[in-house]
Parts: sequence; structure tokens; C-alpha cells
Amino acid sequence: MTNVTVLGAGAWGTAFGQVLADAGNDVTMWAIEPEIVEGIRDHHHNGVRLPVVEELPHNMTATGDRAEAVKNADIIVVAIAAQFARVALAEFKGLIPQDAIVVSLMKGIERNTNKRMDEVVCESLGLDAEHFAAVSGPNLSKEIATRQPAATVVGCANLDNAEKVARACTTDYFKAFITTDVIGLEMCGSLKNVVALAVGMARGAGYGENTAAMIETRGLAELTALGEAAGADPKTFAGLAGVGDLIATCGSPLSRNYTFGANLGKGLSRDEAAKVSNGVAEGVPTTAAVVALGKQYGVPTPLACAMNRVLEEGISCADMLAQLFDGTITAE
Ligand SMILES: NC(=O)C1=CN([C@@H]2O[C@H](COP(=O)(O)OP(=O)(O)OC[C@H]3O[C@@H](n4cnc5c(N)ncnc54)[C@H](OP(=O)(O)O)[C@@H]3O)[C@@H](O)[C@H]2O)C=CC1
Ligand SMILES: O=C(CO)COP(=O)(O)O
Repeated sequence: MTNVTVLGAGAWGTAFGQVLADAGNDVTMWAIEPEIVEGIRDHHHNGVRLPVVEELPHNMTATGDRAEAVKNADIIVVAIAAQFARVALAEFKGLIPQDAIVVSLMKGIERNTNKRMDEVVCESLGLDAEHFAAVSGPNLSKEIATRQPAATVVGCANLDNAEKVARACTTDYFKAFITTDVIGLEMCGSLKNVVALAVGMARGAGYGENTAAMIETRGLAELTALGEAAGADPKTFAGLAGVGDLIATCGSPLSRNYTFGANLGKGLSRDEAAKVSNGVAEGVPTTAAVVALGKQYGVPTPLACAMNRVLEEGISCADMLAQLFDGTITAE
């Protein structure tokens, strides 16, 4: 049996915690808010972040104490909003058991440093790459919370450790594939959120299938080019974490990024869309970081640049799309 601790009892942290518990592990959730800790520990329910699950498994508990949360953990899963990961993890430095594998579920690029979550987690905890794993795939939390069949990809520089994590989250409704392409998983998961914002925006503004398909396909080309420049394996982009996650996220109102974009497309301002957003829309802070990464690697990022103008300057959906029609003829 494996002891697994999940840092952050948000929607995905809690749903993934349930997967881990269903797979037979003893699961401890760590959260700051006492209401969430008490809810999971005493009532097997996270009414704040995942009310759709009436009764969480009984081999899942919670604590607000950092040292207690991680002291016996074989695997530590980080599911904190990406922009807060560095500051939150700093409090765990020195507490993580030496052989523990630290797994990130987060899909974002850190603003200002433009770093991926593998970089942020390893830097914050003083962790070596062999003990870090990323999990990314088409994993809308509410669907997995209701145990609908789904699959994901676990990436680690050490394939044995990837397999350990994959085994720990394998159930009869959740399947995990493994890879060593951590950079590919990080880039896929983070950049598809920017694409989902743009597709949602087009949908919210009333555009149809052709427009959505154009944004998704050109978005995939953009994230593949940027990912390859960052050192990713191009094959990853054609898999579950790439095309798979784009299909799920860009096609579902369960996605916070899609919904945030749809609200922008309906005419809400960025602040208004944030107010009605239910959970973190990682694409919003990540968009500027993607633009910066494009400049750093010398890779054109027309879609991220257009979405950045929406978020920073408030341009309309029509103007955002016009950015993609600059009159130049290029090879696809
Ligand atoms: N939901 C989904 O379908 C999926 C989400 N992901 C990714 O997983 C990550 C988490 O998403 P999700 O759980 O859905 O998000 P939620 O918005 O539901 O929860 C965010 C989590 O981050 C925590 N948090 C925010 N700020 C801080 C802070 N300063 N210190 C400590 N913790 C903090 C929140 O704690 P608190 O509750 O106390 O505010 C909460 O646990 C994101 O990167 C997301 O992109 C990946 C795949 C699927
Ligand atoms: O990453 C996700 C699905 O794979 C969840 O997307 P959102 O963060 O947009 O809800």
C-alpha cells in the first residue's frame, strides 16, 4: 500500500485524490481552509470545491498541518493554482521525505519568470528531476469525480518512477500511460488553456465549427512549435496530453478556461469574467508567459499574442480573430 498526500484540495486535487483512494492508496489531502479540511476529514465531502461527490472514499482524510501531511508520504501530489505554487511549496521545503516522488497536476506557466511547473516545483523544493513527475491529459475534474472512463499521461525523467505513479492512480475507470517527456506534458497542459480561452471566446461570440476548428488546429501548431523549441518530443503533442486535452478542454463548458473565454466572447470584461469563474482559469495568467516564451525561443505565437491583447487591452473577439488574418501567405 502507498501513502499519497495531495497538496491543494481544489476540484482536480480532490477528484484525483478520489482516484488514488479508489486505486487502494491511503490518501491525505492538505488544504489551508479549515472548512475544507473538516469537510473531507469528518464528513467525507468537499462542499467548497467538489460538491458533486456526495461521499468521498473513507481511505481519504485531510489535515491543515504541513509536516503531518507529508511526513509518511511515498508520493506527494501538487494541485495548487500554478501562480501560487512557488510560494505555497516554499513552506514544504525540508519537510518532504527523501525518497518521495513529487507529482504536479498543475497546468500553467509562472508569470514573470516564464517557468514551467516542473521547474517551479523542483526549484521550490530543491528536488532532482528523477523525483518529479507531471500528470497531464484530458481530465475534466467533474467527469472523473463521477468516475467516467478517462486516461492520462504520467511523465518522469526516471521511467520506473513514472510507472510507480501510474500504478498508484490506475483504477477500473482511470488509465495512465507513461513517458519521459516531462517538458512536452508541461507545455501541452499549459498552452492548451490559452487555446481554450480563444475557442471559448469565439463560441461565446456566436461563431461556429469552422472558426473553432481553425483556432484549435492553429493553436495546436503553435503549442507544438513552442514545445519543440523548449525541448519537447513532437510525438507528445499528437497524444492524450496534446490533441486529447485540446479536444476535451476546447469542447466542454466544464472547462474553466473555455467558460472564461465564452464569457469574454459574450461581452464580459476580464474582471467580470473572473468574478463569475468557478475555480482557477490558468490560461489567463499563462497567456502573457506564452507570449514571452515565444519571444525567448524565437517562435511566432500569433494566437497567444491575440489573446494577450484581449486580456490586457480588452479588444473584442472580432478584433482578436482579425489578428490571425494579417494577409501574409505561409505554408501550413
Ligand atoms: N479542474 C480540472 O479539471 C483540472 C485541473 N488541472 C489543473 O490542476 C490545478 C488545480 O486545479 P483545480 O484543483 O481544478 O483548481 P481549483 O480552482 O479548484 O483549486 C485551486 C487550488 O489551489 C489552491 N491555492 C490557491 N492559492 C493558494 C495559495 N496561495 N496557497 C496554497 N494553495 C492555494 C486552492 O486552495 P483553496 O481552496 O484554499 O483556495 C485550491 O486547492 C490547476 O493548475 C489546473 O489547471 C488539471 C487537470 C484538470
Ligand atoms: O485541464 C483540464 C482538462 O484536462 C481542465 O480544464 P480547465 O482548467 O479549463 O477547467
